[in-house]
Formats: sequence, C-alpha cells, structure tokens
Amino acid sequence: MKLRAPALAAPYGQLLDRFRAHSVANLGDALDRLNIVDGGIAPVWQGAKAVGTALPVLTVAGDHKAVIAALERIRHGDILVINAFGHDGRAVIGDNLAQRFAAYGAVGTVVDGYVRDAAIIEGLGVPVFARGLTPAGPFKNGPGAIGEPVAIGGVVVNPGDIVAADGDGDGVIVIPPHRAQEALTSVREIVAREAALDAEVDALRNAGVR
Ligand SMILES: O=C([O-])CC(=O)C(=O)O
Ligand SMILES: [Mg+2]
Repeated sequence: MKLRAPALAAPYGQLLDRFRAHSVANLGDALDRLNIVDGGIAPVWQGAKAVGTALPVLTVAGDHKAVIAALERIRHGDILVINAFGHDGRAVIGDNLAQRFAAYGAVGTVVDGYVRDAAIIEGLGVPVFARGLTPAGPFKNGPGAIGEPVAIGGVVVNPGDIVAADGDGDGVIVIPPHRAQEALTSVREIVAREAALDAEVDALRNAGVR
C-alpha cells in the first residue's frame, strides 16, 4: 500500500485547540451529560489523548475493507470513528493501519470493536480507543460506508463532529459543531465551579476539620 501526502486540514482548527484544554468529564457536563460514548470503549494505552473532527466509518463485524478505503478520505486533524458493531471476534485495525492513519494526518482512532498490536501502537504513541484486544485479523470483503453518520457506544457521530478522547480516565465525547460555542461557554463555568469546590475542601482541611 502506497502512502499519499496528507490531505487538506479539516475545519475548526482553533476551536479544537480550545476543547483540548478541557477534561471529557467537564465537557460532558457542559453538554447536559449527554453525548458521552459508553465506558466500554477505552484507550488501548494509558494516556492516549486526541481531539479532532470525525471521519465516520461503518464496517461489518470482523471485516475492514471500508476501513482501508477510508485512508483516501482522511483530512488533517480527523479522528477515524469506526462502528465495527462491537464485535469481539476480530480486530479491525492494528499497528499498521493506526500508523497509516497518522501518516495521512489523522490524530486518532475510536473503534466500537476490537483491535490488535497494542504494544506496538503504544510504542508509536498513536492514540487508539477500542472495546478490547484480539490477535485475530480481519477479513477484507465489505460491505461498509465512509463519511455517513454512524453510532459508537450509543452516540450518533456525524462527519465533522468534534470528538474528544481522553485516555487518562474520562473516555470519549462527541460534540456537534453547532453546539461547540455553547459547550465552551458552559465548560468554563463548570471549571470555575469545580475550582470553587476544591477551594472549599482546602479551606476545610486548613481549618482542621479533617
Ligand atoms: O490485518 C490487518 O491489516 C490489521 C492489522 O493487524 C494492522 O493494521 O496492523
Ligand atoms: Mg498488524
């Protein structure tokens, strides 16, 4: 498989930077605690972190023909969001595809399904989130779809949605662009409130309550 030059940047570059500063838990609170992918989708390695724009991929269980085809559609700053039906029998990506995604400009991959080559993926520092690991490789027959809305972990993801994935414990959230400004305004209030709560605990501690 040949590498091609990374394609043009996805929109909302500066907006993405502002989301990067916040925890997924706080962003979730800012979106009424909705839009959070279920906790079964976890980082393949502790500390993996990525914020980008969704390139959704649908692939039938145990197959990755559509995932390979998605390489040609990646724009700089995208996160591959793959609905593989949560299937635990076969890995739909491994280190090879994960690093090709990165070489084509993707900032990470979220899979509602299983992956393999975890140690190599960690060594490469490529952010991958998935339901689990299996050494079994995928078939390459299709069908599938690229750039159509998918569901992962109970959340609908449209092409271009903002996806924030935090491997330090808080998981994955999907932010529709039309709610981005509202989410950023609201998350700043939440951060201030959290800081006030921390200060309250500090004051109690300093007063010798505990
Ligand atoms: O069989 C495949 O192509 C999946 C895989 O292990 C990889 O991407 O490294
Ligand atoms: Mg492999």
